[in-house]
Amino acid sequence: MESNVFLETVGLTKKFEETIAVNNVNLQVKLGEIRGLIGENGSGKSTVSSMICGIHPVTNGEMFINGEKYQPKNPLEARDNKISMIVQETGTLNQLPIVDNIFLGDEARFRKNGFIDRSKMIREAEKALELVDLDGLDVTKSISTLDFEERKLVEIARALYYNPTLFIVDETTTALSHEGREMIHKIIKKLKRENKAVLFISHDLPELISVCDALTILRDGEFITEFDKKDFEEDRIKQSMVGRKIEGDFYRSDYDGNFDSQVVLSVKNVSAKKLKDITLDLHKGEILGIGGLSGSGMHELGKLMYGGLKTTQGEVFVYGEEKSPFLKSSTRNKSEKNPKPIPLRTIKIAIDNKIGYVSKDRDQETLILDASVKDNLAISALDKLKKYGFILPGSERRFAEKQINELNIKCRNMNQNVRELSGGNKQKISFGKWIGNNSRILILDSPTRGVDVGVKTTMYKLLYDLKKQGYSILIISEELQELIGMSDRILMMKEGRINKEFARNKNLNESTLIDYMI
Ligand SMILES: Nc1ncnc2c1ncn2[C@@H]1O[C@H](COP(=O)(O)OP(=O)(O)OP(=O)(O)O)[C@@H](O)[C@H]1O
Repeated sequence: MESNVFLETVGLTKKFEETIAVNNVNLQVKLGEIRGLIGENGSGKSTVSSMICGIHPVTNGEMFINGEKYQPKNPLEARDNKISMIVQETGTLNQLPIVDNIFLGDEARFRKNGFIDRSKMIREAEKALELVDLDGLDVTKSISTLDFEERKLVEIARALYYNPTLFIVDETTTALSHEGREMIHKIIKKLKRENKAVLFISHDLPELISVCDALTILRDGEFITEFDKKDFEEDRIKQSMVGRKIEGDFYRSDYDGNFDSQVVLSVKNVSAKKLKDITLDLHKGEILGIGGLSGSGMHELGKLMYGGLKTTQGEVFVYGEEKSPFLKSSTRNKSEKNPKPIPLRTIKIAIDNKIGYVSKDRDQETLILDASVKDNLAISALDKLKKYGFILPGSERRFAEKQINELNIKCRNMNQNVRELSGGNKQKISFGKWIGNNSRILILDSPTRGVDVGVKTTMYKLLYDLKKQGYSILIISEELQELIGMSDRILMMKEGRINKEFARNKNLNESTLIDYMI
């Protein structure tokens, strides 16, 4: 073994009942190296890192640290061996204060004369947060007062506080905004300079290519190949990831940016949490992109347009369909020329008016983790699947089957619990549940977060098809390329306000948009 190898796995294997998630993987992570781990959704990346971090026991194979056998029983043991990880989903506990989230399981370090020295714990928590520029937070407040990105930053702070020799980042950057991403890149480059090791999991290939020194490719749980920086070539990497050539357009290729003049959802002079005097219209057949920094209010805007945020000023209106128990919704839609505005004040009103919402925080706000794939997919389509008041099991199954095939959702079968799926496959479900269920307005917050390149292409195509069928789609995204590639119009937000509007345009580029968000 080379002397600068910090962690080595030999024949690493993990089985979850009949699923072989990781099969015979040999991997080395060296000191002073940023190693990327890449593969399609469900290819085993998180499972490999979870075994390294003591979250899952190894089924077969061995791990070594500095050449010595390493068998962590839990994440605390991994941390004692100088390994820290940021997990893909929220790794914090909502009911606890920030400070307790940071030192969970390690309170003993603050014990003095049999008591926990709470003020020291608070001071140390504040110090940890300075590592991620989260100064000035009241760490005694519940972590649930923080937004998704801030909670991610707390996790990063917690990992860094323990001064890891191996820092594992599992698909975190796509959960962060532009500035959050830059911070994490800075952090891992600094660790490299300090001769530490980094294992970096991401679906953003350009990001991996720019940040990593080497890449390991997994497919269906198996090691496929590795690349050194000098051999990085996007197409070759993609090909070895999916086992076939990926070609074709990622985004839609037209530039006309046309949509119907009919307004379906309208925000009038609304102020609410983080939002100041917002006015906008969403039209029939429009893809409206919303961009900005994470604190700009764009995620709150998504919640607002789904009836999930209380306003302090102004009103949101959805232009509904005339309610008639005798007409099918499609017939109502056509017969209704001038739909009436309905104040959109609750999520129930949003659902009744066929608005679908994918939250950025999918595990807590969009999915029911302990329910099956089928139930999660079908829950928003129950209306459509009902006849004479009963849900038809056959149509429920066919509905789920269609989404599973279309989005290539990797699961054992449709009765498997969603909790057991890989992150990207969960994301496909939170997206799929709104497709084909008769929603006419889709509010999608970071819809392609954590999904692999092949599925992204499918999702973009689906969204474009839906637009052409007259769906109205709001895409909130940290990925500016995605906004440029898909939107008919883009609104850039800054400090709670809409700062600039762009029409679809061939010459639009990221740096133009960035100028209006910072
Ligand atoms: N707790 C579990 N129980 C059963 N199966 C699981 C469990 N965790 C993961 N799996 C399965 O193991 C396989 C690998 O999943 P893993 O999360 O490692 O993939 P991944 O490469 O990280 O995917 P993604 O890019 O979507 O995050 C998947 O088929 C997944 O459903």
